[in-house]
Amino acid sequence: MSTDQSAIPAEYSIVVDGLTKTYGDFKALDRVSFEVQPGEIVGFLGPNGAGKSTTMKILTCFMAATEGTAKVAGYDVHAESAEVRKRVGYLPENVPLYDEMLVWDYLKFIAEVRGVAKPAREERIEEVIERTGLHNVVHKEISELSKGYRQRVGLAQAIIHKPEVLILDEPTTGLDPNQIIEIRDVISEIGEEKTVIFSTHILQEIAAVCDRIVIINRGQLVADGTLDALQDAVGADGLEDVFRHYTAGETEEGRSAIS
Ligand SMILES: Nc1ncnc2c1ncn2[C@@H]1O[C@H](COP(=O)(O)OP(=O)(O)OP(=O)(O)O)[C@@H](O)[C@H]1O
Repeated sequence: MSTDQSAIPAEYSIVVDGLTKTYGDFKALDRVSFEVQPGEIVGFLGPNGAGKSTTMKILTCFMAATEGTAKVAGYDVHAESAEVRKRVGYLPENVPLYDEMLVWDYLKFIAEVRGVAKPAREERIEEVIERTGLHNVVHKEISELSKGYRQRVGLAQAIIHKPEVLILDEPTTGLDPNQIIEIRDVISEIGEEKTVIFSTHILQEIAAVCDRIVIINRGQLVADGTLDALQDAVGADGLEDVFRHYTAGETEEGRSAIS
């Protein structure tokens, strides 16, 4: 695991305890609890509207929980959000990129905002460009990039400050099969030294990349374990079978308000 930041050594990189989030009278998350160990790559699965993005937004301090607590890298997301933000990298579902900026200028800007100090800043930008395969487009405007390269820029901004924990919300959505494999490889490589939690609807991706799977359904955690353990637990054959077992019949429209 990376020790770039002066983090308090934590047994777990992520501890989520009884997390609940309501939007008006709608319960999007209902007492969700799980832990992630340092260096683990965890796949976060669930049908549309299950509560994956909501969980990720809380873990990255973009949104407050209604009840429950979450700690990232040993710090509370509510009480110690500045410490959490230093140690977490986040690729949101829709990456907010500045279209008119050149890739290099954008990464320089993010590095400054993230406190990557000179003289190491340029070297760090080069490292991130190398790692995310952006060298061919560094002098292009972001508006000119394909979806796959935009995702790479999104990943680059998420790792530029050497976070201990990386949270990626559907990093491969909308990519072609080649791009999916390339981004997956980048995630695997990054995961060798970071804790990663990422959501996806592409089940093969989970099997290829993740150490562990967390499944969320209607705002509740319904499964947590390795693929083998989850298959054995329900007598399923493959992750698709596991997923259907825990989430079959769910639609976002079927969700009810708090009773
Ligand atoms: N700002 C909001 N106001 C009201 N309801 C919301 C808001 N954000 C999310 N929701 C609802 O909360 C539920 C969980 O949404 P969330 O985006 O966390 O799901 P998800 O698992 O990430 O779904 P997807 O796979 O479609 O991205 C959904 O029913 C969604 O409509």
